[in-house]
Amino acid sequence: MINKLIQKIQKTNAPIVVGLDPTMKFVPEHIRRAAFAEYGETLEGAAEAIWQYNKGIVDAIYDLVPAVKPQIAMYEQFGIPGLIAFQKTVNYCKEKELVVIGDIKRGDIGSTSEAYAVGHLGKVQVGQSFCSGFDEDFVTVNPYLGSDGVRPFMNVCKAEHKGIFVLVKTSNPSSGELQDRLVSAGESRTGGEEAGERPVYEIVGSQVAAWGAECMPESGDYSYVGAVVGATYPEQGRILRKIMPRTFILVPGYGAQGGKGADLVHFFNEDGLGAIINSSRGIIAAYQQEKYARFGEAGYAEAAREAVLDMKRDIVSCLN
Ligand SMILES: O=C(O)c1cc(=O)[nH]c(=O)n1[C@@H]1O[C@H](COP(=O)(O)O)[C@@H](O)[C@H]1O
Repeated sequence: MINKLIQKIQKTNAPIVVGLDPTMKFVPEHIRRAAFAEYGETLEGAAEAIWQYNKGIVDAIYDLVPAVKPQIAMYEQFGIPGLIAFQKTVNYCKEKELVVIGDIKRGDIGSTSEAYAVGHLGKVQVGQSFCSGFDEDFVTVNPYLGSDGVRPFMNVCKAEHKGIFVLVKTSNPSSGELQDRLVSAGESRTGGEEAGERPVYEIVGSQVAAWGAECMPESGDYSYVGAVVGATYPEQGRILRKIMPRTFILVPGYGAQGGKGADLVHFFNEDGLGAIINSSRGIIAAYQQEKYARFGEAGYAEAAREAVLDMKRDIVSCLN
C-alpha cells in the first residue's frame, strides 16, 4: 500500500491528504434539511447529513489527490449511525481509488491492539470465514504502550499489504509537554547538546525507524511503517527527517492550525518524496472562509476543490 500511495502522489503531483473530519456546523443547510426530513433530528439524520456532505466533497476532489483521512471521532460522536457513515465513507473513497488513512490513533496492550489492527486493517475470523471490518488502507497508531502495542499492527500490515503512521511529534500546542522532554537515551544527541539526553520525540522517531526497517515492501525505498509529525513544528520535522530517512511522514497541521508550504520543505527527502500533508477543515469547510465565500454554502464542494488546488500550488512551489 505504501507503494500505491507513492504512485498516486506521483501521478497527481500532489503530496496531499484531504481530511474528512465532518461536524454538523460544516454541513450546508440544504443537506441538513434533506437528511432531517428523511430521518428526523436524530443520530440517523446527522449521520445521513455528514455522509451526503462527505460524498459531495469526495466527488469534487478525488481526481486531484492521492488520499483521504477520515478522523473516526468525528463519526463516533454520532454513535452507531456515525460509525456506519464512517464505513460508507471509507468504502466510497476506495471505490474512487483513493488511499484511505483511517485516523483512529489506537494502541493498547498486545491482545487489544491485535483486535484494533484486525478490525481496521485485516480480517476477523467468524467461524470458518474471514470478514473485513472497516478495511482502511492505513491507520494512525499511538506508540505510548511500546513495541507490543505496535507489533500487532505491523503483523497485520505485513499479511495484508497495508500500513500505519505512528505518532512521533504531534501538531498540537501542548505536544511538547511530554514529547519534547529530554530523557536519558544512553547515546549522545547529534549536534551535541547534553550527552546522553534526547527529546522524547527523537527517541520515538528512532524507534519508528527501527520498526520500519522490519517492514520494508519487496520493492521501493519507503517502509509501510510511517510517522506523524506536525507541520506546526518544522524544526523538529527537519531533525526527524534525518533520523527516519526511509519513513514516510504524514504531516497534519497545514491550514487551520497555521502550517504553510514554506514550513514543509524539510519534511521531504531529496527524491521529492517522503511526506504527505493533511488539511481537513481548511479544505472541507473552505466555503466558510472569506477567500472562498463566493462559492456560498451550495458550492461547498467546489470551494473544497479550489482549496485543494491552492494548497497544491503552495506546496509544489515551495518544493521547487
Ligand atoms: O494523526 C493525525 O492525523 C493528527 C496528528 C497530529 O499531530 N495533529 C493532527 O491535527 N492530527 C489530525 O489531523 C487533522 C487536522 O485537522 P485540521 O486542523 O482541520 O486540518 C485532525 O483530524 C487531527 O485529528
